[in-house]
Amino acid sequence: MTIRVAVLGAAGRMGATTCEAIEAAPDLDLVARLDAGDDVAALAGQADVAVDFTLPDATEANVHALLDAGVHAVVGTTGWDDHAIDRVREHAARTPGVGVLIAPNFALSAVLAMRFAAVAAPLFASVEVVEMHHPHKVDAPSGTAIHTARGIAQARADAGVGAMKDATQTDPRGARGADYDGVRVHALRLEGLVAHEQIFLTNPGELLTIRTDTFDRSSYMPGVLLAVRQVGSHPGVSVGLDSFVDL
Ligand SMILES: NC(=O)C1=CN([C@@H]2O[C@H](COP(=O)(O)OP(=O)(O)OC[C@H]3O[C@@H](n4cnc5c(N)ncnc54)[C@H](O)[C@@H]3O)[C@@H](O)[C@H]2O)C=CC1
Ligand SMILES: O=C(O)C1=N[C@H](C(=O)O)C[C@H](O)C1
Repeated sequence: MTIRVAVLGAAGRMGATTCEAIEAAPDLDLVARLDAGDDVAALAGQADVAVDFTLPDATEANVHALLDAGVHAVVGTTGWDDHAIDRVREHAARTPGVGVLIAPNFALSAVLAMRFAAVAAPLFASVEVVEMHHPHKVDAPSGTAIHTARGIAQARADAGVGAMKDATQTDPRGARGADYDGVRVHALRLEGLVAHEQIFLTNPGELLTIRTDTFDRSSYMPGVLLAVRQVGSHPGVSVGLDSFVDL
């Protein structure tokens, strides 16, 4: 059966690439390209699934409107905090049968880098995350870096590993980066880059580096299409593409 798909943020970098990928997929039908100012409620009965690649300050309202419209949501937009996800969970509980996936990264290399980092993190004394993106990105650090850091922190907590050593006493300008559950995250913005992340894990005398590089937005499309095809089978709110993929 053909899945009817709408794209929100269709005029943007990710939205335009997503529209092309959906148009090329024989089992998907691109029924709407929405951008800022367009009416999400009008998708009720017109689309089965909507993909949101918009802006951090727009995405939550879009997801609430999609839930009200009974349209499954695949959300790639970053900038989500725990409170916003909780509000969506509460709303989704009142709209049974509708699925929402919020995934900070759809690229297989990034999903695996996050998983590998979580596996390795309890075995190393120090772990830090550096993300590098194009300078047109509006949120920092990246959603992927936050998800990576939280996965690392959770894995270390589950393994009973204590806090990392850091003797820093003065850092008036924030040179040590942002602290996510005890894991430091650093953000670089450089013209010419697309999306890159490096996780440094060290013990005395050794360094493990886990790195993912996105050179082209087509790298996200297999994950986006997988999510579009599966989100209807996952009612409620899921976070991270790994919740749909058996790794
Ligand atoms: N999950 C993933 O794998 C990836 C996520 N992203 C995230 O996707 C988001 C979009 O990134 P880009 O495409 O590079 O940004 P962009 O700035 O090129 O595109 C955003 C588009 O959303 C539109 N927009 C703004 N408000 C809207 C609204 N209320 N409803 C509908 N459209 C609206 C804008 O007019 C623009 O066309 C960012 O949060 C970025 O971090 C980016 C790459 C991969
Ligand atoms: O804005 C981007 O470009 C990207 N955003 C996502 C993020 O914040 O993690 C995914 C990827 O890093 C590209």
